[in-house]
Formats: sequence, structure tokens, C-alpha cells
Amino acid sequence: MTHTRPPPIRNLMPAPHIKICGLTTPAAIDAALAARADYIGLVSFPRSPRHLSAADAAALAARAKGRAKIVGLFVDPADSLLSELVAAAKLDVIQLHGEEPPARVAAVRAAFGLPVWKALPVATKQDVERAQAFTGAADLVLFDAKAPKGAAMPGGLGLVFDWTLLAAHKGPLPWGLAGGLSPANVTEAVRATKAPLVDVSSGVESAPGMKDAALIAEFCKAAREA
Ligand SMILES: O=C(O)c1ccccc1NCC(=O)[C@H](O)[C@H](O)COP(=O)(O)O
Repeated sequence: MTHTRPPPIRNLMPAPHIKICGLTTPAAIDAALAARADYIGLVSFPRSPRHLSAADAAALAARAKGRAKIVGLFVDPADSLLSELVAAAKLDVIQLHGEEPPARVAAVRAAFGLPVWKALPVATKQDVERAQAFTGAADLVLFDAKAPKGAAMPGGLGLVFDWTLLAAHKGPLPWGLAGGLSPANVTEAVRATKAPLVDVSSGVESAPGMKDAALIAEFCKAAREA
């Protein structure tokens, strides 16, 4: 009698969701959609090489609408800027990447009726533990590398933090991993942290603000196969 072996159990973890952030052109949107990114990020922060006007954000968002969720990224924004972008780009998610405290995050969530993601800069275990404070305020926390003092931007810098800080993370909030991810390291990052969501910007660029379609495809494939 012959026995058929069951297939080997390779991976019981679902593939992480993927966000490609800082898209600035229709070609970059198309590349992210072709690679089946779950979220695309549009940056509204004038100091960034990825900054978009409301009109440009609206045009790019319209191209992706219904095929990926649109995340608007802001740094300590005024309500007027949020209103303008939420309406123009029909955002699905608001990402706050500045120094917004829990009360401000909760207020944005209540005012706009959209999920709010809060980016948290990480260099130490205490930074990871700060996530607790956003329970009930944010819908997701995004752990990102802490920018060096005096940096022009709080994110999108291609900096990695120590992933072992997240190895035992069991916070109550959904969470994601950002900071210096790339096609070359995303497999290791997902294995080390078990991140349910990965977020990349400079690691899929050929120059600041210029996304590379091949790198986006490689990143998404590597993240899914991790
Ligand atoms: O991307 C920007 O220009 C930016 C500007 C201001 C605040 C945050 C910004 N980006 C955040 C992200 O898009 C990233 O997901 C995250 O910081 C990781 O970026 P990277 O290390 O370049 O992958």
C-alpha cells in the first residue's frame, strides 16, 4: 500500500499587507497596482521630495481608487489641510507621521471618520511600548526608525531600527513595520518581527521621490514569500 505524504507545512503566517509609500507619478501608481500592493501612500509634507499638491494627489488617487487603499501621509497637519486632502483624494486612511499625541490622533479620527494610522519613531524598547498610549485613539501603529536630531523629515529616510525590539511585541493595536525596508531585507524583516504590514518608500526608489517599478515588484514578491 502506498502512502501519499502530506505537503510540508512551510509557513502558517499569512502574508503581510504591503504599503508602498511616497508615490509621485502615474507610472509609480501603476507599478504598485501591478505588484498588488494593498495600500499606496501619498505624502503631503512640503519638505519632502515626495510631496504632492492636493490636485496631484487627487489625480494619482483616482488612478488607484478601488484597487488599493489610499493612505494620506501628514506631519502634524492642521484640520484644514486634512479636509482638503481627504476630499480631493478621497482618502481611505489618514497616516499621522509627526508628533501628534493620542488626544490629537483621537480627534482626527473623530473629525474625519476615517481610520487613522499613527507612526511611532523607534530606537528603544520604551519607544515600542509607547504604542499602548494610542489604544482607542489610533487604528494602527506604524513602527518606523527614529530620525536623527535635526533631520529634515521624520520618515522616508531609509533608516532601519533594531527589529529585535519588536520580536516580543504583543500590543493591543494592529501594527506595521517601516524604516529602511527594501527588496533585499524585507524577507528577513518579516521573519524577525512577524509584521502584519510592511511599509516602504526609499527602498523602492532609484532617487529620492522616484519610484522604480522593478524594485516595487521585487519588494512585493519578497514580502509575500517571506
Ligand atoms: O516619505 C516621506 O517623504 C516622508 C516625509 C515625512 C514623513 C514621513 C515620510 N515618509 C514615511 C514613509 O513613507 C515611510 O513609509 C517610512 O517612513 C519608511 O520610509 P523608508 O525608510 O524610506 O522606507
